[in-house]
Amino acid sequence: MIKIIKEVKVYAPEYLGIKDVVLVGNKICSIGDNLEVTQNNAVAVDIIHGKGKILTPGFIDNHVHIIGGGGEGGFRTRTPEIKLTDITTAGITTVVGCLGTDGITRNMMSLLAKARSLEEDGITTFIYSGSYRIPVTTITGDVSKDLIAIDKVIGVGEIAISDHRSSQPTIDELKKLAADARVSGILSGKAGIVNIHVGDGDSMIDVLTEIVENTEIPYTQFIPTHMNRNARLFEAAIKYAKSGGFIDFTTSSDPVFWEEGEVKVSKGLKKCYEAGVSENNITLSSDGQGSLPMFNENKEFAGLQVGKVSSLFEEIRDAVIDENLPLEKVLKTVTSNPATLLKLNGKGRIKEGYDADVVLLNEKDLTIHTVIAKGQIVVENKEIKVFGTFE
Ligand SMILES: CC(C)C[C@H](NC(=O)C[C@H](N)C(=O)O)C(=O)O
Ligand SMILES: [Zn+2]
Ligand SMILES: [Zn+2]
Repeated sequence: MIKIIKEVKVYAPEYLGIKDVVLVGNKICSIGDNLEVTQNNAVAVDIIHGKGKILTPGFIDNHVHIIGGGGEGGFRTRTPEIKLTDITTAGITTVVGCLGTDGITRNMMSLLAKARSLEEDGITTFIYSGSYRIPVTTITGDVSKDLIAIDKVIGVGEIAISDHRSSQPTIDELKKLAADARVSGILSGKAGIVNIHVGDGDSMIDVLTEIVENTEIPYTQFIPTHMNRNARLFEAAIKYAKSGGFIDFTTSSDPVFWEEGEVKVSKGLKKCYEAGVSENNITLSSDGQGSLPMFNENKEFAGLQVGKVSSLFEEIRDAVIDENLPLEKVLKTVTSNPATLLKLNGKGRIKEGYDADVVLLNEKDLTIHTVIAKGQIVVENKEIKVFGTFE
């Protein structure tokens, strides 16, 4: 199947102008002016009119509890697994699955099976080995073997620090884990990234700064997430990023969290850019299907909400519409930045030879019009075209 998207405004994420984009099979084949693909009797040609539309890379969500998470309020608060169409209708074509607080009843084999299920349904998936705690829960029994032997494993996470729910890891445990992830990443051509869950604790990301400053492990080994969860941590995030670190903001939220000091991502992006943080050092992730628990001052459970992958693009949209930030800048946070940091080859850019993961937005209201994953139209003109097996 050949698709040609005619006269569309292309954000690759940098703005390329009004172009024709040709997709052949699951690859981006060409980007140019006045391209022609003649109808023929061998291969179907699907012409998509791009006037009034914006074409972007498919969004990458680097932190999704694809088999569900939660449980912080007991068994009845375990959150549900994700559905394929939750992901595709959000414009997301690549997800990285993870475990969270509960790495005991939730396990790596289920995480891998769900990632494979979503891949069979048409999107691209990867996973982190592990959960909040160290020692890390793995598939093979060894973090390095997971990274080297299992294609979908690209790193470890979400490893919790500065949180009453963490395993209270020592700096040595974190150093060794990052070292193992780094070396096995190098040996397998992967990022070996360490996705760090940062809680509300006072020590924030001090341990990461100490590791980077006192060992040969670089900033690129870590992606600390939830860095917008409170105002103090947000300020530390800016400082860390300006020293060369990479920071990830969680888009799932609720107005009640904003009242309690969490920084709304669209506003946080504006503050980061104003503070001189490089647009290349910020990623967004949704924490979709993860729990958003609330604890009172005695650290007692006080209710929870469920993260939504749809929040990922909603914050991008708010950043452009409400904060007047340039689309080509904020779009990097869910396309080329995670693709680069997590070494997701062929992802996150509109470039010849890259995967045919594409989103078409309505230019007038920046809503999602069409989503193409690995060359297959999964959403067309807001209508779902591909459902998960049991949807
Ligand atoms: C950033 C805040 C609001 C949410 C954050 N979510 C997780 O870490 C995932 C969750 N614990 C799970 O295992 O499902 C949190 O709990 O601190
Ligand atoms: Zn977390
Ligand atoms: Zn999470």
